[in-house]
Amino acid sequence: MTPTPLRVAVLISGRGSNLQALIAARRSGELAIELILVASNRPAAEGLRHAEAAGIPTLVLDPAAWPDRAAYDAELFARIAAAAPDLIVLAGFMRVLDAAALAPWAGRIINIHPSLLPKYPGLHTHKRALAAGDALHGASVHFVTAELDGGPVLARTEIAIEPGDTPDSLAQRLLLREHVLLCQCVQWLAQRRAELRADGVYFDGRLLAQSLQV
Ligand SMILES: Nc1nc2c(c(=O)[nH]1)N[C@@H](CN(C=O)c1ccc(C(=O)N[C@@H](CCC(=O)O)C(=O)O)cc1)CN2
Ligand SMILES: NCC(=O)N[C@@H]1O[C@H](COP(=O)([O-])[O-])[C@@H](O)[C@H]1O
Repeated sequence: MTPTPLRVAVLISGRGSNLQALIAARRSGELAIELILVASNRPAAEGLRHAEAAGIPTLVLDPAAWPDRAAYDAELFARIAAAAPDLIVLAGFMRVLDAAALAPWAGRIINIHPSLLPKYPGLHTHKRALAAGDALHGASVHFVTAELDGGPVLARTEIAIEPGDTPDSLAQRLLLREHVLLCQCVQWLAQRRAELRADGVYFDGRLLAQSLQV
């Protein structure tokens, strides 16, 4: 039986190319999802324009209007909850989220991160991989927990670091793979093939010993 389309809310802070990839995959029929909301902490986020063009409701909440991170995150997630998503996708959302706000969403919020986790959680991942002299780089989709970029990884995609690569050239080459990785992970979640349980990530009913490769 075909599962009901997954109701997906996407959180962005900037360009929104990963969001665009989800919009395109939804439009082509590749993804059986409903994009029900795009929210951003930045009013000027370019990705909001993509959402508007696709007829997706948007929400902008400027942190400057809240006294602290916990209050902001509580309001942000209360408004997201009002849209009743099945899944929240962080796609270039550039704020560390408060543990209390995240708690009710365990297993229902994922993030795409530009490194081969557990290497390089946080920011400036391309620069750090180059500085370390790594031969491989990549991106990871993980379930979001209070530990920054420390949640269980569902899948990763790898690229070779090439001679002469800069942080920008690496980011640009990786971004195309990110789009594929994120769409594949959202599809597995929409098909109800992947899920987070107390003891780890399950795929087709089996506990994953290691993350999937895309
Ligand atoms: N509690 C969690 N919050 C977030 C997670 C997570 O796994 N747990 N993933 C991140 C996404 N992310 C990397 O993938 C990330 C985003 C933002 C930051 C960060 O240091 N942000 C600064 C502000 C930076 C800026 O405004 O440019 C901050 O919030 O103080 C690190 C990693 C999303 N949140
Ligand atoms: N720590 C979070 C982080 O750095 N996320 C990264 O921000 C970019 C957003 O691009 P986009 O706005 O074009 O999707 C992507 O490369 C994503 O992996």
